[in-house]
Amino acid sequence: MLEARFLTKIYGGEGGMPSHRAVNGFHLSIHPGEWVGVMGPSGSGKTSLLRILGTLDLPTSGELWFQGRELTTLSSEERAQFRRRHLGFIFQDFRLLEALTLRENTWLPLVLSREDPAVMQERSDTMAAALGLDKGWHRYPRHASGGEKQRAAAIRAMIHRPDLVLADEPTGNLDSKASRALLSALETLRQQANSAILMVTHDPVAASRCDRVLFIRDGALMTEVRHGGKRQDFLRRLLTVVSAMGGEHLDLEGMGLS
Ligand SMILES: Nc1ncnc2c1ncn2[C@@H]1O[C@H](COP(=O)(O)OP(=O)(O)OP(=O)(O)O)[C@@H](O)[C@H]1O
Repeated sequence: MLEARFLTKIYGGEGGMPSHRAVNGFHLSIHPGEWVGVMGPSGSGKTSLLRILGTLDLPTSGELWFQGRELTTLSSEERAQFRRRHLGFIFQDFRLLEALTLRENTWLPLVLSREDPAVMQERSDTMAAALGLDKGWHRYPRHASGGEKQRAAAIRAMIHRPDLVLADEPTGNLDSKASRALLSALETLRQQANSAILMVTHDPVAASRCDRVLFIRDGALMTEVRHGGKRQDFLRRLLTVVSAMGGEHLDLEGMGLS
């Protein structure tokens, strides 16, 4: 469904300024209904890669194919239209509209596609209940907690049942119960709509929900770990790679693994 070939992103370099190669010859194929994780140290290029795959930024070089179309050659208006129709985004900083309540924010993709308001409200309220968002649902973003805003942003990314959800640290502001609920909502989406998910995360437990996890370093693929087997074994293999990469302190006891 989505195929990236030789993607490279170089920042800077203009007017004698130093340049930085944030994405370095990246290849990737994502199939419908597939859940792919992306892990790697801070500054390894995960967000840069996600933004290019989501057509929010253009690569310096390389190709990006989606259902037979090469996206880097589209005009910015065509790319915006493509994103509205096919993609859902969960950004680290939420990007909610301050003039709308959390509930109204989640309707935006369906408003843009002129969906029946009753369908829109029913769908968003059902998702909010599943994510435990009943309390903050009618608040404006400035009065909502980080966790409430993150859940609203996640509902907005899923409500139109996109072909691909691009999620940058979707559980970053959530406690473990809310994280599990959000990951389950993503799982439900892919079962109901065969949506693919690309999820950047620092959390190995969240990553263990994926079919496979790509580890990147210096903008390039270092290794890939596939699920295939018990989730607990997958989590152990992920933890091995995370610690080999010099990853963050891991609370193995808290994960029930020591
Ligand atoms: N717009 C930009 N202009 C210049 N440099 C940038 C820009 N965006 C990112 N970078 C640099 O590119 C590198 C990769 O950044 P990126 O945000 O993609 O990494 P990351 O793996 O997502 O990091 P983190 O886990 O901390 O979010 C970093 O060195 C960063 O400083």
